[in-house]
Amino acid sequence: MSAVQPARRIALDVILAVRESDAYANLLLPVRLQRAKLSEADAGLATELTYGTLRRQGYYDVVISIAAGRPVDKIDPAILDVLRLACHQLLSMRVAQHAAVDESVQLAKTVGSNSATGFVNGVLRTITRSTVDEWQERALATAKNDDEHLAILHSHPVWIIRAFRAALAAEGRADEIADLVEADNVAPRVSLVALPGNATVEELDAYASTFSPVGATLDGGDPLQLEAVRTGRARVQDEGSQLAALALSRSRPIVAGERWLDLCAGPGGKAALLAAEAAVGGATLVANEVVPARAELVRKALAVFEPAPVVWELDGTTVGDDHAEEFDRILIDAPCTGLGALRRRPEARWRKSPRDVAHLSGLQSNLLNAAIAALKPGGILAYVTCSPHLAESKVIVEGAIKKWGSAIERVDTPAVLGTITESQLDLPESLHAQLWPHRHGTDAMFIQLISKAE
Ligand SMILES: C[S@@+](CC[C@H](N)C(=O)[O-])C[C@H]1O[C@@H](n2cnc3c(N)ncnc32)[C@H](O)[C@@H]1O
Repeated sequence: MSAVQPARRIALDVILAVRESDAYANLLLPVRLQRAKLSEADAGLATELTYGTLRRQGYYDVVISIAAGRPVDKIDPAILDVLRLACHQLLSMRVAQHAAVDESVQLAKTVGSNSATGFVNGVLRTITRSTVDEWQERALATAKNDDEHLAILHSHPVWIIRAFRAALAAEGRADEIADLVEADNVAPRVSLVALPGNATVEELDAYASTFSPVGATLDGGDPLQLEAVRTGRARVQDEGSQLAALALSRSRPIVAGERWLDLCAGPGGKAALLAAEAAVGGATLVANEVVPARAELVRKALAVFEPAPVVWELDGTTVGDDHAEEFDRILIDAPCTGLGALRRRPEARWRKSPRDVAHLSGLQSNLLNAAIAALKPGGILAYVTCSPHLAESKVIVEGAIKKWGSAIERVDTPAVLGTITESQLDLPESLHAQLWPHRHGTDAMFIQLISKAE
Protein backbone atom coordinates (compact mmCIF):
# COMPACT_ATOMS: atom_id res chain seq x y z
CA MET A 1 0.00 0.00 0.00
CA SER A 2 1.17 3.52 -0.76
CA ALA A 3 2.06 6.06 1.94
CA VAL A 4 -0.51 8.68 2.80
CA GLN A 5 -0.02 11.93 0.87
CA PRO A 6 1.02 14.80 3.17
CA ALA A 7 -1.95 16.87 1.94
CA ARG A 8 -4.41 14.23 3.20
CA ARG A 9 -2.53 13.78 6.48
CA ILE A 10 -2.54 17.52 7.15
CA ALA A 11 -6.21 17.85 6.21
CA LEU A 12 -7.15 15.06 8.62
CA ASP A 13 -5.01 16.51 11.42
CA VAL A 14 -6.71 19.89 11.07
CA ILE A 15 -10.19 18.33 10.89
CA LEU A 16 -9.44 16.28 14.03
CA ALA A 17 -8.17 19.39 15.84
CA VAL A 18 -11.27 21.37 14.86
CA ARG A 19 -13.50 18.72 16.45
CA GLU A 20 -11.35 17.69 19.41
CA SER A 21 -9.90 21.01 20.55
CA ASP A 22 -12.15 23.64 18.95
CA ALA A 23 -9.30 24.77 16.66
CA TYR A 24 -10.09 27.23 13.86
CA ALA A 25 -9.25 25.71 10.48
CA ASN A 26 -8.38 29.08 8.93
CA LEU A 27 -5.79 29.71 11.66
CA LEU A 28 -4.37 26.20 12.06
CA LEU A 29 -4.13 25.13 8.42
CA PRO A 30 -1.74 27.90 7.27
CA VAL A 31 0.60 27.03 10.17
CA ARG A 32 0.57 23.33 9.29
CA LEU A 33 1.12 24.07 5.59
CA GLN A 34 4.05 26.31 6.30
CA ARG A 35 5.64 23.78 8.66
CA ALA A 36 5.28 20.96 6.09
CA LYS A 37 6.74 23.14 3.30
CA LEU A 38 4.28 21.71 0.75
CA SER A 39 4.43 22.70 -2.89
CA GLU A 40 1.81 25.23 -3.99
CA ALA A 41 -0.21 22.45 -5.65
CA ASP A 42 -0.17 20.22 -2.54
CA ALA A 43 -1.03 23.17 -0.30
CA GLY A 44 -4.01 23.89 -2.59
CA LEU A 45 -5.08 20.24 -2.32
CA ALA A 46 -4.79 20.24 1.49
CA THR A 47 -6.84 23.44 1.65
CA GLU A 48 -9.59 22.06 -0.58
CA LEU A 49 -9.66 18.79 1.39
CA THR A 50 -9.86 20.57 4.75
CA TYR A 51 -12.31 23.36 3.95
CA GLY A 52 -14.44 21.26 1.61
CA THR A 53 -14.79 18.42 4.11
CA LEU A 54 -15.65 20.76 6.98
CA ARG A 55 -18.22 22.67 4.94
CA ARG A 56 -19.96 19.64 3.49
CA GLN A 57 -19.77 17.45 6.59
CA GLY A 58 -23.53 17.61 7.19
CA TYR A 59 -24.20 16.22 3.72
CA TYR A 60 -21.48 13.58 4.01
CA ASP A 61 -22.90 12.44 7.36
CA VAL A 62 -26.21 11.62 5.69
CA VAL A 63 -24.40 9.61 2.98
CA ILE A 64 -22.19 7.84 5.55
CA SER A 65 -25.15 6.88 7.74
CA ILE A 66 -26.92 5.34 4.74
CA ALA A 67 -23.78 3.51 3.54
CA ALA A 68 -22.86 2.33 7.05
CA GLY A 69 -26.40 1.40 7.98
CA ARG A 70 -26.15 3.22 11.29
CA PRO A 71 -26.46 6.80 12.58
CA VAL A 72 -23.19 8.72 12.55
CA ASP A 73 -23.28 9.19 16.33
CA LYS A 74 -22.73 5.43 16.57
CA ILE A 75 -19.41 5.74 14.68
CA ASP A 76 -16.12 6.51 16.46
CA PRO A 77 -15.64 10.29 15.95
CA ALA A 78 -12.07 10.05 14.55
CA ILE A 79 -13.12 7.30 12.13
CA LEU A 80 -16.09 9.43 11.13
CA ASP A 81 -13.66 12.27 10.30
CA VAL A 82 -11.68 9.89 8.06
CA LEU A 83 -14.90 8.88 6.30
CA ARG A 84 -15.95 12.51 5.82
CA LEU A 85 -12.58 13.34 4.29
CA ALA A 86 -12.92 10.36 1.95
CA CYS A 87 -16.47 11.37 1.01
CA HIS A 88 -15.22 14.77 -0.04
CA GLN A 89 -12.73 13.15 -2.39
CA LEU A 90 -15.23 10.62 -3.76
CA LEU A 91 -18.32 12.84 -4.05
CA SER A 92 -17.02 16.37 -4.64
CA MET A 93 -13.48 16.08 -6.09
CA ARG A 94 -12.20 14.18 -9.08
CA VAL A 95 -9.86 12.00 -7.04
CA ALA A 96 -9.19 8.47 -8.30
CA GLN A 97 -11.36 6.09 -6.24
CA HIS A 98 -8.55 3.66 -5.37
CA ALA A 99 -6.33 6.48 -4.08
CA ALA A 100 -9.13 7.94 -1.97
CA VAL A 101 -10.13 4.57 -0.51
CA ASP A 102 -6.63 3.14 0.05
CA GLU A 103 -5.26 6.27 1.66
CA SER A 104 -8.35 6.63 3.86
CA VAL A 105 -7.90 3.08 5.10
CA GLN A 106 -4.27 3.97 5.90
CA LEU A 107 -5.40 7.08 7.74
CA ALA A 108 -7.98 5.04 9.67
CA LYS A 109 -5.14 2.81 10.88
CA THR A 110 -3.45 5.81 12.47
CA VAL A 111 -6.53 6.89 14.43
CA GLY A 112 -8.44 3.63 15.11
CA SER A 113 -8.30 -0.11 15.62
CA ASN A 114 -7.87 -2.84 12.98
CA SER A 115 -11.60 -3.50 12.93
CA ALA A 116 -12.10 0.20 12.23
CA THR A 117 -10.01 -0.04 9.06
CA GLY A 118 -12.21 -2.91 7.82
CA PHE A 119 -15.27 -0.78 8.58
CA VAL A 120 -13.84 2.22 6.69
CA ASN A 121 -12.96 0.02 3.74
CA GLY A 122 -16.48 -1.47 3.67
CA VAL A 123 -18.29 1.87 3.91
CA LEU A 124 -16.12 3.47 1.21
CA ARG A 125 -16.48 0.49 -1.15
CA THR A 126 -20.26 0.84 -0.73
CA ILE A 127 -20.04 4.53 -1.57
CA THR A 128 -17.95 3.88 -4.70
CA ARG A 129 -20.58 1.46 -6.02
CA SER A 130 -23.07 4.30 -6.71
CA THR A 131 -22.66 7.53 -8.62
CA VAL A 132 -22.46 11.01 -7.14
CA ASP A 133 -26.01 11.73 -8.38
CA GLU A 134 -27.40 8.50 -6.96
CA TRP A 135 -25.99 9.38 -3.53
CA GLN A 136 -27.48 12.82 -3.71
CA GLU A 137 -30.89 11.38 -4.58
CA ARG A 138 -30.70 8.90 -1.68
CA ALA A 139 -29.55 11.53 0.79
CA LEU A 140 -32.29 13.99 -0.27
CA ALA A 141 -34.93 11.24 0.02
CA THR A 142 -34.36 11.32 3.81
CA ALA A 143 -35.57 14.96 4.01
CA LYS A 144 -39.00 15.40 5.57
CA ASN A 145 -39.63 18.97 4.41
CA ASP A 146 -38.22 21.84 2.29
CA ASP A 147 -35.90 23.13 4.99
CA GLU A 148 -34.39 19.69 5.56
CA HIS A 149 -34.00 19.28 1.80
CA LEU A 150 -32.01 22.52 1.58
CA ALA A 151 -30.07 21.65 4.72
CA ILE A 152 -28.90 18.36 3.19
CA LEU A 153 -28.30 19.69 -0.32
CA HIS A 154 -26.27 22.72 0.81
CA SER A 155 -24.92 21.18 3.99
CA HIS A 156 -26.24 23.61 6.62
CA PRO A 157 -27.86 22.84 9.99
CA VAL A 158 -31.66 23.04 9.64
CA TRP A 159 -31.98 25.71 12.34
CA ILE A 160 -29.72 28.02 10.30
CA ILE A 161 -31.80 27.44 7.16
CA ARG A 162 -34.90 28.42 9.17
CA ALA A 163 -33.22 31.53 10.59
CA PHE A 164 -32.00 32.63 7.13
CA ARG A 165 -35.39 31.96 5.60
CA ALA A 166 -37.04 34.12 8.28
CA ALA A 167 -34.55 36.96 7.72
CA LEU A 168 -35.05 36.86 3.95
CA ALA A 169 -38.84 36.60 4.38
CA ALA A 170 -38.73 39.80 6.45
CA GLU A 171 -37.53 41.47 3.21
CA GLY A 172 -40.08 39.65 1.05
CA ARG A 173 -37.24 37.58 -0.45
CA ALA A 174 -37.74 34.15 1.11
CA ASP A 175 -37.38 32.60 -2.36
CA GLU A 176 -33.67 33.54 -2.33
CA ILE A 177 -32.82 31.06 0.42
CA ALA A 178 -31.24 28.49 -1.93
CA ASP A 179 -29.04 31.16 -3.55
CA LEU A 180 -27.93 32.34 -0.13
CA VAL A 181 -26.91 28.95 1.25
CA GLU A 182 -25.23 28.06 -2.03
CA ALA A 183 -23.16 31.26 -1.74
CA ASP A 184 -22.08 30.17 1.76
CA ASN A 185 -20.25 27.24 0.19
CA VAL A 186 -18.05 29.37 -2.05
CA ALA A 187 -14.91 30.80 -0.47
CA PRO A 188 -14.84 34.59 -1.04
CA ARG A 189 -12.04 36.36 -2.89
CA VAL A 190 -9.66 38.37 -0.76
CA SER A 191 -11.05 41.82 -0.20
CA LEU A 192 -8.77 44.70 0.83
CA VAL A 193 -9.33 48.14 2.31
CA ALA A 194 -7.01 51.04 1.54
CA LEU A 195 -7.04 53.10 4.74
CA PRO A 196 -7.93 56.69 3.75
CA GLY A 197 -5.05 59.11 4.21
CA ASN A 198 -2.61 56.16 4.32
CA ALA A 199 -3.08 54.22 1.09
CA THR A 200 -5.06 54.42 -2.15
CA VAL A 201 -7.08 51.77 -3.96
CA GLU A 202 -4.97 52.47 -7.07
CA GLU A 203 -1.72 51.44 -5.45
CA LEU A 204 -3.12 48.00 -4.53
CA ASP A 205 -2.64 45.68 -7.45
CA ALA A 206 -6.32 44.71 -7.42
CA TYR A 207 -9.77 45.47 -8.85
CA ALA A 208 -11.75 48.31 -7.32
CA SER A 209 -14.58 46.93 -5.17
CA THR A 210 -18.14 47.14 -6.40
CA PHE A 211 -19.55 49.05 -3.42
CA SER A 212 -16.84 50.28 -1.09
CA PRO A 213 -15.05 53.41 -2.32
CA VAL A 214 -11.98 52.37 -0.32
CA GLY A 215 -12.06 48.67 -1.22
CA ALA A 216 -10.28 46.43 -3.70
CA THR A 217 -10.52 42.73 -4.57
CA LEU A 218 -7.49 40.53 -5.16
CA ASP A 219 -7.68 38.03 -7.98
CA GLY A 220 -5.50 35.59 -6.08
CA GLY A 221 -2.13 35.44 -4.39
CA ASP A 222 -0.95 36.39 -0.96
CA PRO A 223 -2.03 39.88 0.20
CA LEU A 224 1.16 40.07 2.27
CA GLN A 225 3.07 40.42 -1.00
CA LEU A 226 1.71 43.98 -1.07
CA GLU A 227 3.87 46.53 0.73
CA ALA A 228 0.77 48.50 1.77
CA VAL A 229 -0.65 45.41 3.55
CA ARG A 230 2.67 44.51 5.16
CA THR A 231 2.97 47.98 6.63
CA GLY A 232 -0.65 48.19 7.82
CA ARG A 233 -1.70 51.00 5.45
CA ALA A 234 -4.08 48.56 3.77
CA ARG A 235 -5.77 45.54 5.34
CA VAL A 236 -7.71 42.45 4.45
CA GLN A 237 -11.34 43.34 5.18
CA ASP A 238 -14.68 42.21 3.84
CA GLU A 239 -16.48 44.85 1.80
CA GLY A 240 -19.54 44.59 4.05
CA SER A 241 -17.39 45.45 7.06
CA GLN A 242 -16.00 48.44 5.19
CA LEU A 243 -19.51 49.67 4.45
CA ALA A 244 -20.50 49.22 8.11
CA ALA A 245 -17.64 51.43 9.30
CA LEU A 246 -18.17 53.99 6.51
CA ALA A 247 -21.92 54.15 7.27
CA LEU A 248 -20.94 55.63 10.63
CA SER A 249 -17.97 57.77 9.58
CA ARG A 250 -19.74 59.19 6.49
CA SER A 251 -23.27 59.44 7.92
CA ARG A 252 -22.77 63.20 8.28
CA PRO A 253 -19.89 65.66 7.85
CA ILE A 254 -17.23 65.32 10.54
CA VAL A 255 -16.81 68.31 12.84
CA ALA A 256 -13.18 68.66 13.94
CA GLY A 257 -12.75 67.65 17.58
CA GLU A 258 -15.48 64.96 17.55
CA ARG A 259 -14.86 61.95 19.83
CA TRP A 260 -15.64 58.51 18.44
CA LEU A 261 -15.83 55.15 20.19
CA ASP A 262 -15.51 51.65 18.75
CA LEU A 263 -17.08 49.69 21.61
CA CYS A 264 -16.27 46.10 20.53
CA ALA A 265 -13.12 46.61 18.51
CA GLY A 266 -11.18 43.32 18.53
CA PRO A 267 -9.32 42.36 16.39
CA GLY A 268 -9.40 45.91 15.02
CA GLY A 269 -10.45 45.79 11.37
CA LYS A 270 -13.22 48.37 11.59
CA ALA A 271 -11.31 50.35 14.22
CA ALA A 272 -8.48 50.84 11.70
CA LEU A 273 -10.86 52.17 9.07
CA LEU A 274 -12.63 54.39 11.60
CA ALA A 275 -9.28 55.69 12.90
CA ALA A 276 -8.27 56.60 9.34
CA GLU A 277 -11.57 58.34 8.68
CA ALA A 278 -11.40 60.14 12.03
CA ALA A 279 -7.86 61.36 11.35
CA VAL A 280 -8.83 62.72 7.92
CA GLY A 281 -11.78 64.62 9.45
CA GLY A 282 -10.04 65.86 12.62
CA ALA A 283 -11.88 63.53 15.04
CA THR A 284 -10.30 61.16 17.57
CA LEU A 285 -11.13 57.51 18.09
CA VAL A 286 -11.11 55.45 21.27
CA ALA A 287 -11.16 51.70 20.65
CA ASN A 288 -12.45 49.34 23.33
CA GLU A 289 -12.13 45.56 23.57
CA VAL A 290 -12.86 43.49 26.69
CA VAL A 291 -10.61 40.50 25.90
CA PRO A 292 -6.99 41.56 26.60
CA ALA A 293 -5.43 39.37 23.87
CA ARG A 294 -7.85 40.84 21.35
CA ALA A 295 -7.18 44.36 22.66
CA GLU A 296 -3.53 43.68 21.84
CA LEU A 297 -4.54 42.88 18.24
CA VAL A 298 -6.42 46.18 18.13
CA ARG A 299 -3.27 48.02 19.26
CA LYS A 300 -1.34 46.31 16.47
CA ALA A 301 -4.00 47.23 13.90
CA LEU A 302 -3.82 50.87 15.05
CA ALA A 303 -0.04 51.12 15.31
CA VAL A 304 0.14 52.62 11.81
CA PHE A 305 -1.48 55.84 13.07
CA GLU A 306 0.50 58.66 14.60
CA PRO A 307 -0.62 59.23 17.31
CA ALA A 308 -2.22 55.78 17.70
CA PRO A 309 -5.75 55.84 19.14
CA VAL A 310 -6.16 54.90 22.79
CA VAL A 311 -7.31 51.33 23.43
CA TRP A 312 -9.46 50.59 26.49
CA GLU A 313 -10.13 47.16 27.92
CA LEU A 314 -13.55 47.80 29.47
CA ASP A 315 -16.61 45.60 29.62
CA GLY A 316 -18.60 47.57 27.05
CA THR A 317 -21.84 47.10 28.96
CA THR A 318 -20.50 49.52 31.62
CA VAL A 319 -19.53 52.34 29.27
CA GLY A 320 -22.83 54.15 29.75
CA ASP A 321 -22.19 54.50 33.49
CA ASP A 322 -18.55 55.59 33.38
CA HIS A 323 -18.62 57.63 30.16
CA ALA A 324 -22.18 58.94 29.92
CA GLU A 325 -22.84 61.26 26.96
CA GLU A 326 -19.12 61.49 26.02
CA PHE A 327 -19.07 60.40 22.39
CA ASP A 328 -20.29 61.94 19.13
CA ARG A 329 -20.22 58.63 17.21
CA ILE A 330 -20.15 55.03 18.44
CA LEU A 331 -19.76 51.78 16.57
CA ILE A 332 -21.24 48.70 18.25
CA ASP A 333 -19.96 45.82 16.14
CA ALA A 334 -21.56 43.40 18.53
CA PRO A 335 -20.28 39.93 19.40
CA CYS A 336 -22.61 37.64 17.45
CA THR A 337 -23.00 34.12 16.05
CA GLY A 338 -21.20 35.15 12.85
CA LEU A 339 -23.84 33.38 10.76
CA GLY A 340 -23.25 36.04 8.12
CA ALA A 341 -19.65 34.95 7.55
CA LEU A 342 -20.04 31.20 7.05
CA ARG A 343 -18.22 31.50 3.70
CA ARG A 344 -14.90 32.23 5.37
CA ARG A 345 -15.16 29.92 8.41
CA PRO A 346 -15.85 26.45 7.07
CA GLU A 347 -16.58 24.76 10.41
CA ALA A 348 -18.52 27.61 12.03
CA ARG A 349 -21.98 26.43 10.99
CA TRP A 350 -21.59 23.19 12.97
CA ARG A 351 -20.29 24.96 16.07
CA LYS A 352 -23.18 27.33 16.62
CA SER A 353 -26.53 26.51 18.13
CA PRO A 354 -29.77 28.36 18.90
CA ARG A 355 -28.52 28.57 22.50
CA ASP A 356 -25.72 30.87 21.29
CA VAL A 357 -28.30 33.20 19.79
CA ALA A 358 -30.20 33.35 23.08
CA HIS A 359 -27.03 34.02 25.07
CA LEU A 360 -25.66 36.64 22.67
CA SER A 361 -28.88 38.57 22.22
CA GLY A 362 -28.88 39.54 25.92
CA LEU A 363 -25.30 40.83 25.62
CA GLN A 364 -26.10 42.63 22.36
CA SER A 365 -29.01 44.50 23.99
CA ASN A 366 -26.88 45.47 26.97
CA LEU A 367 -24.08 46.75 24.71
CA LEU A 368 -26.49 48.77 22.57
CA ASN A 369 -28.17 50.31 25.62
CA ALA A 370 -24.80 51.16 27.16
CA ALA A 371 -23.69 52.77 23.90
CA ILE A 372 -26.85 54.88 23.72
CA ALA A 373 -26.13 56.11 27.24
CA ALA A 374 -22.53 56.94 26.25
CA LEU A 375 -23.66 58.87 23.16
CA LYS A 376 -23.82 62.67 23.34
CA PRO A 377 -27.24 64.23 22.71
CA GLY A 378 -27.33 64.75 18.93
CA GLY A 379 -24.78 61.95 18.40
CA ILE A 380 -25.08 58.98 16.07
CA LEU A 381 -24.25 55.30 16.46
CA ALA A 382 -24.13 52.24 14.26
CA TYR A 383 -25.39 48.91 15.58
CA VAL A 384 -23.75 46.21 13.43
CA THR A 385 -23.76 42.42 13.45
CA CYS A 386 -22.18 39.93 11.13
CA SER A 387 -25.33 37.87 11.45
CA PRO A 388 -28.64 38.28 9.66
CA HIS A 389 -30.46 36.34 12.42
CA LEU A 390 -33.47 38.52 13.30
CA ALA A 391 -32.97 37.91 17.04
CA GLU A 392 -29.47 39.45 16.79
CA SER A 393 -30.31 42.26 14.41
CA LYS A 394 -33.77 43.83 14.00
CA VAL A 395 -35.12 42.52 17.31
CA ILE A 396 -32.23 44.08 19.27
CA VAL A 397 -32.82 47.45 17.62
CA GLU A 398 -36.58 47.22 18.22
CA GLY A 399 -35.88 46.49 21.90
CA ALA A 400 -33.78 49.66 22.18
CA ILE A 401 -36.44 51.75 20.43
CA LYS A 402 -39.00 50.45 22.91
CA LYS A 403 -36.76 51.23 25.88
CA TRP A 404 -35.55 54.68 24.84
CA GLY A 405 -38.71 55.93 23.07
CA SER A 406 -38.34 59.37 21.49
CA ALA A 407 -34.82 59.78 22.91
CA ILE A 408 -33.48 57.87 19.92
CA GLU A 409 -34.43 57.53 16.27
CA ARG A 410 -33.55 55.08 13.51
CA VAL A 411 -31.65 56.78 10.69
CA ASP A 412 -32.36 55.74 7.09
CA THR A 413 -29.25 53.57 6.71
CA PRO A 414 -29.81 52.50 3.08
CA ALA A 415 -30.03 56.20 2.18
CA VAL A 416 -26.70 56.88 3.90
CA LEU A 417 -25.08 53.91 2.12
CA GLY A 418 -26.50 55.27 -1.13
CA THR A 419 -24.36 58.40 -0.64
CA ILE A 420 -21.24 56.30 -0.02
CA THR A 421 -21.38 53.83 -2.88
CA GLU A 422 -21.81 54.57 -6.56
CA SER A 423 -23.29 51.14 -7.40
CA GLN A 424 -26.88 50.32 -6.56
CA LEU A 425 -27.11 48.18 -3.42
CA ASP A 426 -30.74 47.35 -4.22
CA LEU A 427 -31.85 47.27 -0.59
CA PRO A 428 -35.55 46.87 0.19
CA GLU A 429 -37.51 49.77 1.70
CA SER A 430 -36.42 49.78 5.33
CA LEU A 431 -34.45 51.88 7.81
CA HIS A 432 -31.77 49.24 8.32
CA ALA A 433 -29.42 47.71 5.75
CA GLN A 434 -29.01 43.95 5.50
CA LEU A 435 -26.25 42.90 3.10
CA TRP A 436 -26.11 39.36 1.68
CA PRO A 437 -23.38 37.15 0.17
CA HIS A 438 -25.58 36.07 -2.74
CA ARG A 439 -26.77 39.62 -3.54
CA HIS A 440 -23.80 41.81 -2.69
CA GLY A 441 -20.86 39.42 -2.56
CA THR A 442 -20.24 40.60 1.01
CA ASP A 443 -20.69 38.95 4.38
CA ALA A 444 -24.28 39.21 5.61
CA MET A 445 -23.77 42.39 7.65
CA PHE A 446 -26.68 44.06 9.40
CA ILE A 447 -26.26 47.82 9.83
CA GLN A 448 -28.61 50.18 11.68
CA LEU A 449 -27.71 53.82 12.28
CA ILE A 450 -29.42 55.41 15.29
CA SER A 451 -29.34 59.07 16.29
CA LYS A 452 -29.88 60.47 19.78
CA ALA A 453 -32.18 63.45 20.30
CA GLU A 454 -30.57 66.79 21.20
C1 LIG B 1 -17.73 41.09 16.05
S1 LIG B 1 -16.30 41.24 17.00
C2 LIG B 1 -15.73 42.84 16.53
C3 LIG B 1 -14.96 42.85 15.23
C4 LIG B 1 -14.22 44.14 15.02
N1 LIG B 1 -15.11 45.29 15.09
C5 LIG B 1 -13.44 44.18 13.71
O1 LIG B 1 -13.97 44.73 12.72
O2 LIG B 1 -12.32 43.70 13.68
C6 LIG B 1 -16.93 41.54 18.59
C7 LIG B 1 -15.88 41.80 19.65
O3 LIG B 1 -16.56 42.17 20.85
C8 LIG B 1 -15.80 41.71 21.94
N2 LIG B 1 -16.68 41.70 23.14
C9 LIG B 1 -17.44 40.70 23.61
N3 LIG B 1 -18.06 41.10 24.73
C10 LIG B 1 -17.70 42.37 24.95
C11 LIG B 1 -17.99 43.32 25.97
N4 LIG B 1 -18.82 43.03 26.98
N5 LIG B 1 -17.42 44.52 25.89
C12 LIG B 1 -16.58 44.84 24.87
N6 LIG B 1 -16.26 44.00 23.91
C13 LIG B 1 -16.81 42.77 23.94
C14 LIG B 1 -15.34 40.34 21.48
O4 LIG B 1 -14.23 39.92 22.23
C15 LIG B 1 -15.02 40.60 20.02
O5 LIG B 1 -13.67 40.92 19.88
